[in-house]
Amino acid sequence: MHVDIGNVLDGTPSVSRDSLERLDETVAAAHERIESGRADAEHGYAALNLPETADADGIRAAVEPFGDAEAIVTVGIGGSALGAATLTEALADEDDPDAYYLDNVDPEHVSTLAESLPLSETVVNVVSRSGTTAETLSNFLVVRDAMEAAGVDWTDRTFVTTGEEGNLRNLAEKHDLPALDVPEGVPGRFSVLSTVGLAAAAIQGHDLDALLTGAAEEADRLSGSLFDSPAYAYGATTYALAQRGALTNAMMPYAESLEYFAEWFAQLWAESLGKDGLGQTPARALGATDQHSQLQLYRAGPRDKLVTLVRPREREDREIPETDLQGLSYLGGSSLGELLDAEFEATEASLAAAGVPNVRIEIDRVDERGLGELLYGMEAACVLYGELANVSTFTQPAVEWGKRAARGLLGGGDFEEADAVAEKTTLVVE
Ligand SMILES: O=P(O)(O)OC[C@H]1O[C@H](O)[C@H](O)[C@@H](O)[C@@H]1O
Repeated sequence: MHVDIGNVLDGTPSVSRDSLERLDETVAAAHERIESGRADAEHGYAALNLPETADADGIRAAVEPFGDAEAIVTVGIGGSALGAATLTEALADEDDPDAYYLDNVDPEHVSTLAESLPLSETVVNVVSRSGTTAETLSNFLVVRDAMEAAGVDWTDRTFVTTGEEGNLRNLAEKHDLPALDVPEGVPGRFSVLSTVGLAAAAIQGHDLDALLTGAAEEADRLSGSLFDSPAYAYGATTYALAQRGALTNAMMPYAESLEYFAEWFAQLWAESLGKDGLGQTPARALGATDQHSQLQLYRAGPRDKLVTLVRPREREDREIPETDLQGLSYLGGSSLGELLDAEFEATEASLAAAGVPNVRIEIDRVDERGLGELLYGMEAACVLYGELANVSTFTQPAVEWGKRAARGLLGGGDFEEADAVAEKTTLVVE
């Protein structure tokens, strides 16, 4: 992963080279804390060990019985869906089984999917670290019911990925379902390089070893200086910019295949860093499409943003046909890839010219190795940012509050958070 932070040195807000050098002493201390967390496999820090600890052979063996599937449905939410979705969306080619994600309980969407799937050729991967998440378990019950109604033995078509205990673990034991373990100490949003993210990619036949190699290479680049580590350069720069008022981070990959990556990044950044009145709001964008929609605001709106531009250095290309249409002949003979690169560089320059800080992140290609580098790099950047901001990176108490309130409303227990719903202030205008 290549990170260019040159366009944060000037602008509003900005971070000077001197400030970064001063911050580097804190980065060194934070790096030591991260390394000791990794050495002791502490909760959260253990995720940064996944390039060494993930068991690619075990994952391949567990999904081997499903190698002939026409479709994979991952039933999960948040970190139990976004990592897998990022990988399968980025790596899919046309011969792969189709990958679907049930990460919402919108009844219309769930029904449409359940009715359109070739259920007897579908493998269902139910993923929940806690094994208790209401949305995931409800969606699973609906899919199971659809399979039963279609005369499909759901126990032959289902495997689970979960923690040591919980409803899902009990279900797997009761029905003797194949089960993959969510590793200890790895929060959902940091689990893409574990069983949680890798199983769907394995069913699609992607190269798990190359993914983990890319991640291991990025791990090897972590060091006590932000100037030697691309991941830390990103984490330290985004932290310093947030301190200076860049409270929004627009993640803008220039590749359709990385659209889900921006979704995954949004959870990582928001849930990990949004605490104690601090944090940086992730905005999801896609280049070049959002140049024609959001860029106006990024360039000319409030000076509270940074833009992260991501692209592969190489990609499959397609020529733009020659044309004699008036005014368009300059396009003919060049390619869509050249156009996209020109758009990337023009946007970067346009932001810089307006004094909007932006960071360039490049990987060599959108392949397993490049994704391993990018995903691991963003995770390490996030952990470093959390250390610098002194927040509890690996918890999400605000999310848990809402989960308890919803559960209380549905009669799933006596949760005082549910009382707040009845206390809502109303001011209706009709
Ligand atoms: O894997 P699960 O236990 O089902 O959790 C799924 C998701 O639930 C919550 O919303 C958490 O905030 C997320 O971090 C987590 O990824």
